[in-house]
Amino acid sequence: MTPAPFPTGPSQKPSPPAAIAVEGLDCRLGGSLGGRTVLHQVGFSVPPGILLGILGPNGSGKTTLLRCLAGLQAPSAGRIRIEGEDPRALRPVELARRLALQAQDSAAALGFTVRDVVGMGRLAHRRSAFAGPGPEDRAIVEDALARLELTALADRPVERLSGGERQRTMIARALAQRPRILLLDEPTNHLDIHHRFALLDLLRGLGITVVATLHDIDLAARWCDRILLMKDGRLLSDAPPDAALTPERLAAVYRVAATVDRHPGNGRLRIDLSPLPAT
Ligand SMILES: Nc1ncnc2c1ncn2[C@@H]1O[C@H](COP(=O)(O)OP(=O)(O)OP(=O)(O)O)[C@@H](O)[C@H]1O
Repeated sequence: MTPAPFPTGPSQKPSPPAAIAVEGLDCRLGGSLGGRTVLHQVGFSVPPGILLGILGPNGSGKTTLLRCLAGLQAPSAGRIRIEGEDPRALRPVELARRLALQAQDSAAALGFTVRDVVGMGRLAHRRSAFAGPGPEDRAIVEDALARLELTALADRPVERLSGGERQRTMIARALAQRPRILLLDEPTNHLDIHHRFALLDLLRGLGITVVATLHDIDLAARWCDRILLMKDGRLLSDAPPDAALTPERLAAVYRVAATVDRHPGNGRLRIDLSPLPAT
């Protein structure tokens, strides 16, 4: 007799593991002498496939948080898991196959062309340190160049690029790495409005987990699935844009007066910001 199958239903399905899980994270920078704690008890969890924005004023800890997620900075307390693993316990090549970081104003390798630099994103996927790029590597590099509208610039040395072109090159390199998690530190820096929109459209369409620090509140409201709002190294809110970007929160975090409503036609959040009146 065939045994009855175990009942299965939505309640029986295990929920997918978080792409990123952070608990009780403290981070101290600057060494033991004169150092200071710049992240305090930060905790959040990111399901796979969403676009998460990290917003907050200068110095609020956004870059430090990304560096901790990327395993570049050791937490002084708490726990970080990338697909269930401690990023600092993984071999660098194993971490690089899961996660790519585009750092703020990453130094592009001078003397190399745009195509060379984007090709560096493939290094973690090589079978050995001596293997050259294969046809798949080349196809992935050309795809990343095309997605960032860099094909026409592919043979140009990076030192002869504009700031925005260099920024797009570093993002293309991170994409060529084909990570499952992409960490981007102010990716819209230097980009004109067309390339800002194109980049955020691209990021949303990738279907991977993307975490991006952003200073543009409108862009964050329009494209992010969820927003972490940070101030003074603390996480003040972790919510979808309409719940995160309230006038009260924006006043508390950025010291600005905000009116927030929805466009009557397309329903998108509209945020109008001005300085707080002098008291
Ligand atoms: N090596 C360091 N030693 C001590 N403090 C540091 C060090 N690096 C950064 N900090 C401080 O840590 C705090 C957080 O910096 P972080 O770069 O994470 O902020 P941020 O939110 O990314 O800022 P921004 O929007 O200006 O890029 C800041 O007060 C900064 O001055």
